[in-house]
Amino acid sequence: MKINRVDLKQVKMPLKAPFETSFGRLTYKEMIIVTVYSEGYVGYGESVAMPFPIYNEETNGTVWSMLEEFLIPRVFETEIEHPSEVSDLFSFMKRNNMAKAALECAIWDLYSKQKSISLSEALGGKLTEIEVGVSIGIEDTVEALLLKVDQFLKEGYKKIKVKIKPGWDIEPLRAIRETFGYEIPLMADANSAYTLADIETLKKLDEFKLMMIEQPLAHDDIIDHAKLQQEISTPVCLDESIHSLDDARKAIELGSCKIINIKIGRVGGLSESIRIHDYCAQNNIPVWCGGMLEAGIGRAHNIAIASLSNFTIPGDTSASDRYWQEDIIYPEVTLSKPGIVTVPTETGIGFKVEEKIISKYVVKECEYFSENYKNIKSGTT
Ligand SMILES: O=C(O)CCC(=O)c1ccccc1C(=O)O
Ligand SMILES: [Mg+2]
Repeated sequence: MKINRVDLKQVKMPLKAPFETSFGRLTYKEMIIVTVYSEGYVGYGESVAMPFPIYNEETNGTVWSMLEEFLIPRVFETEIEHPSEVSDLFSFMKRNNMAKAALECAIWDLYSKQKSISLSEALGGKLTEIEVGVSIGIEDTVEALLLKVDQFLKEGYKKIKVKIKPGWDIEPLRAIRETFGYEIPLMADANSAYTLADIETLKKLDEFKLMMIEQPLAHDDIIDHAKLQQEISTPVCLDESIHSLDDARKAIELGSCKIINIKIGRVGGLSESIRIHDYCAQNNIPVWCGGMLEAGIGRAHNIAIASLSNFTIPGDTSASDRYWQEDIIYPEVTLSKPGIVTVPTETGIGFKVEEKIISKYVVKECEYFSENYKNIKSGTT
């Protein structure tokens, strides 16, 4: 396929309720929607970067400029046989994984539509239904947290993840266990808020029998996490530290984690996600699909990747109404049964993109044509 046009739209969507993590509080999410065109087909991707460089180094600004200046031109000048080639096309450019993933995901969607198969099938997905959980931010009070846990348990979510940070850890986790018991599937995500100096607190968390603790230590660390895993019985799960198959291999070899959270954006796309998934499957490391407060397009890609068979732990791919008054896809993502999302069988991402709703939230947009890029290139070389 030859991509001859790419549209970028930055949308700003208000969250239903503020979402607070150890790195800050979000009241809205901004994302860049990437639309690719080839031979009458259209594919969609969504950048998952945060509005500020607080989860990782990327932002909507860096994603936009990477796409415009480097990634879109690279795609325009290449005849692509299969979307698995796109990550190789980008690999000489360092990092900027969320920018790469947004365009790569759009090309996977387009390819699946051309082949008249679902994205899940194109990726080698086997599951027809996926189990999903919910990620609850830091709340103002323990009472407010307990109300949310109660609500989401009633909705049937299969995993409750709570954000923790120093000073908001033992008390909220104890309150949840005392109120809802030890049977509910519970985990904590620290988003890098601790260091090894906090080891006594982290050891105390063992008493809550958590499914795992996600990224307790620095965002770029695998050494201290290995030391920590030696000292605690709660399995460590890595999120921020894993950007590639090689990172996953090193973390597993070192014993830095027993579980990996795969986020398509963080690892640079669907092809790298598959590689990490396969490697983890061979090494008996369960994986699950993380979330970045995606709108519908990013959520659809998450559902498709989570249909691969080693995604054995419920992911953060909750229903649309957990985040948005209205989502940008039709139908919205819903729970088909308590805690279950059905993997679409329609072609591509399997949801219709609601351009009308997108247009309500657009703050910036631009169309790029391969013809013009050719002119620019020949004019400058
Ligand atoms: O519901 C979701 O999309 C997951 C929310 C979440 O935990 C999160 C949201 C934004 C940035 C990082 C994270 C994370 O998993 O660490
Ligand atoms: Mg996380």
